[in-house]
Amino acid sequence: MDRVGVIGYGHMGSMLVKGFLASGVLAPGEVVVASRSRGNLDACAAAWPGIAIAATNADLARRCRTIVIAVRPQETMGVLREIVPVMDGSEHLVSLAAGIGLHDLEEMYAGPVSRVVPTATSAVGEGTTLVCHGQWVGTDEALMVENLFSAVGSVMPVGEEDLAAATLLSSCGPALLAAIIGELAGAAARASSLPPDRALVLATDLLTATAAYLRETGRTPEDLIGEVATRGGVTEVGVQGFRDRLPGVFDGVFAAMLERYGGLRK
Ligand SMILES: NC(=O)c1ccc[n+]([C@@H]2O[C@H](COP(=O)([O-])OP(=O)(O)OC[C@H]3O[C@@H](n4cnc5c(N)ncnc54)[C@H](OP(=O)(O)O)[C@@H]3O)[C@@H](O)[C@H]2O)c1
Ligand code: PRO
Repeated sequence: MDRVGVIGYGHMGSMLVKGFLASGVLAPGEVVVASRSRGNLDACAAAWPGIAIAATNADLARRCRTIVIAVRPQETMGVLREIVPVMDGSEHLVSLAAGIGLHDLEEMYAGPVSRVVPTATSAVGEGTTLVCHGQWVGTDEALMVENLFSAVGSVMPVGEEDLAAATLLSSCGPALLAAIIGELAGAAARASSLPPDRALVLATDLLTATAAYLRETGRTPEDLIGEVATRGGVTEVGVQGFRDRLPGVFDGVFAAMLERYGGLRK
């Protein structure tokens, strides 16, 4: 395989390098990394003997056929300004930047461009990576990128018009669910003498068990509610409380996140 470059060795960049190498989809000699701080690059070189560290982003771009940009959205255009002048238009640019559209990316680089949205849970091979290919991406290039990212979970192609909402769900989602687990555990601890850490174990187990149940049985959330909520029992009070309050809370949260998403470029 031609070399794959990763620019930005932060949360996503380091997680992806680990996923690509640990899964065997890439060998260390097929990966080049560039990042801003020396400390991150030293940690990368120490963790992955044989990996190449580029002196600059442009140096990386000269050496790679696929270039994954894993810097923050606010830093993405600056990185593009550094690398595009040394690219010949055949390299496949893969942007992780939330909120930066294909149009903006293709205006900067007149070659194959894809937007890819992994998730923090990709670190354990779970969760969905969203992919959205630009107009100049050929079938082989699309398959190559989808195969690469399938090393860290499942891959779902999504139209760009739906990418924002899908990102909030699948990629911001782990943080949203983590916040909900924390609240559930906190409520149980406040209403009892259960230590918070034990309540958190129960809440975390609840989440994985519920996901496994829905996935393995194919039942819908509504089916499961019907199975759990004994008529006249306690669950129906809780479910009704959520139904009364949560749609407004969730719609408000999504609207606020979409507003931030739309302004991330700045
Ligand atoms: N976190 C998520 O769950 C997630 C999920 C999907 C998509 N994304 C997207 O992935 C991207 C990265 O997010 P993140 O959470 O990984 O951010 P992060 O932890 O802040 O990592 C960004 C990295 O970019 C490096 N960097 C900044 N400017 C650079 C430059 N000019 N040249 C080279 N490297 C540079 C920084 O390097 P140093 O630390 O070395 O200074 C930093 O480590 C964002 O665009 C985000 O929207 C994130
Ligand atoms: N993390 C990035 C953010 O919070 C994008 C999806 C998940 O902006």
